Amino acid sequence: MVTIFKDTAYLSQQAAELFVQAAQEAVQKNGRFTVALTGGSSPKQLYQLLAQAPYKEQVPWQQTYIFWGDERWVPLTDERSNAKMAKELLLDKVPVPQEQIYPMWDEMEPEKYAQKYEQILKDHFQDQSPAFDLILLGMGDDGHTASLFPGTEVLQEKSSWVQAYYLAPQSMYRITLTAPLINQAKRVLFMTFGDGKAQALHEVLEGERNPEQYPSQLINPLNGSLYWYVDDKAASRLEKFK
Ligand SMILES: O=C(O)[C@H](O)[C@@H](O)[C@H](O)[C@H](O)COP(=O)(O)O
Repeated sequence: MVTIFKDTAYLSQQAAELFVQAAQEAVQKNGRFTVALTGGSSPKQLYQLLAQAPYKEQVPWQQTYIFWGDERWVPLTDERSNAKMAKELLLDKVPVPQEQIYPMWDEMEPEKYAQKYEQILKDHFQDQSPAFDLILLGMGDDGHTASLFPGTEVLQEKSSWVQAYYLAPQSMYRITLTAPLINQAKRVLFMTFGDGKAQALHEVLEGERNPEQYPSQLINPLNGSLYWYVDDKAASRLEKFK
């Protein structure tokens, strides 16, 4: 489902509503809410809203488990850390138990930590299918999402849940949930704004299938719902959705 918003403040409010709804439903059904956060700039307003009334009081934080969709492999104190951003804007301001927060970083080899993170997820989901209640995602100007970048091997991954790899153009390691895991989610919400995203959004949603070049095309929940919340600038090249 694609929803086009005129302003990003309203878009972020609607995203906060969806977050609350997903959290309340999950806790009602299963006693807990499992969410993966995203990095980048797009979720910042959402995180700020969730840390304030009325949303703050509406989210069952005590039953919430926080994971990430991806991370730049930098210490948690580094300005580039997705976890640092989420902590400062949201997690430090809400009563989510510290032991229910799983940043994607540790002082070990990234590939080893990817295996460890996968084990943490296996322990969390136990014998149930690894269905996140909600995964938040952004999309880059090149059509990447999470750390699923164009032309990388991780795009071919069929079985593992978490992968880490060296992203040469950025001279850094990245760690990411894989597309097969993301696609088990009950809800996936992309938030995408700005002119810079217009061409990629058109290709991802309306172009020929080419996930090697536009990895966001890989995201298609098997039994869940896919929401694209975009602003009118990002939507400016869409043809079918207007
Ligand atoms: O760690 C990251 O960089 C991200 O998780 C990445 O996938 C991001 O979501 C997109 O690059 C969009 O970024 P913006 O929201 O800043 O446009």
